[in-house]
Amino acid sequence: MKNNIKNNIKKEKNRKESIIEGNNINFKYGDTEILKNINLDIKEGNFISIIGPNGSGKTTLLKKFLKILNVKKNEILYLNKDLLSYSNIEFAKMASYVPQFGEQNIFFSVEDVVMFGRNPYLKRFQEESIDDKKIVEDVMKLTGVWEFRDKYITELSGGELQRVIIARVLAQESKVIFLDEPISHLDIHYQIEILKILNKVKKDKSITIVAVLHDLNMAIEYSDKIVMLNNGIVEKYGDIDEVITKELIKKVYKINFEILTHPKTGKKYFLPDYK
Ligand SMILES: Nc1ncnc2c1ncn2[C@@H]1O[C@H](COP(=O)(O)OP(=O)(O)OP(=O)(O)O)[C@@H](O)[C@H]1O
Repeated sequence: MKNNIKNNIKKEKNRKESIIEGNNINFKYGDTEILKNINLDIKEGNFISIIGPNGSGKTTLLKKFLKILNVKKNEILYLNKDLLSYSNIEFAKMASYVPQFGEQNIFFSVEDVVMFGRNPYLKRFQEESIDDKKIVEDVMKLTGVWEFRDKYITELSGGELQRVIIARVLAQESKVIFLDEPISHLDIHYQIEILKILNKVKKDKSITIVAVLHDLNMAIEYSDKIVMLNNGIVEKYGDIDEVITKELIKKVYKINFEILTHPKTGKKYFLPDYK
């Protein structure tokens, strides 16, 4: 009896709220249909990876979620509220974005760029507070960019710039962080480091992470759920075991490969044949 109650409490805690709801998301560039009737329910505090071949619509989907591309009424809801009814400031506290190709603004130092993450919390012309500065310093140390703080961002390598942009979204403290191939410019050390940091903010602060990842092994390691896009439709959305299957990977990526078990983590490990 006691165990039953305990289990029910545990189940209740695990029943997470829906933070993003996509209802029949569609998108066309000209006459070409890019996204076709996409329905997705993303729970708060989950790490969601979006995988799929080049051109399958991953970036387009992120841009819909971020209102960078036109959305229709009630096509996308955040916390049960239509995305279109959020003010810009409210939305900046809800969602932040690390784009595929980081911006380069020659007039700003690294520290300035990370400080931009605090803009939604500042009134017009208001100076940053000690708290804002502390948050910026902490996220810069976390992402390993504190030592570059006085450099201009044009003076950074691609991977260093990527980490600065990630520091900026962490400073923004939004409920959802969208990232488009966030580790593509990073060496293996920082690939793991950045995904570990994202995983930690997910766990500690219940932040929802939605990341486009090409590396299936990284997706397996860090995701709670995976969205597999193929030609503008959701081929599969679910737990790792449901999505990373021989049948689906072969169908979508058209390659030969093995799925092994990682000797240390016990998780699935994806190994292409390279032929
Ligand atoms: N501005 C645009 N105008 C017209 N077509 C576009 C535009 N941007 C993207 N597309 C097309 O939309 C489709 C989906 O592109 P998208 O960038 O969403 O794919 P993706 O899955 O993110 O690809 P990748 O893995 O290569 O980054 C592609 O066929 C692409 O050519």
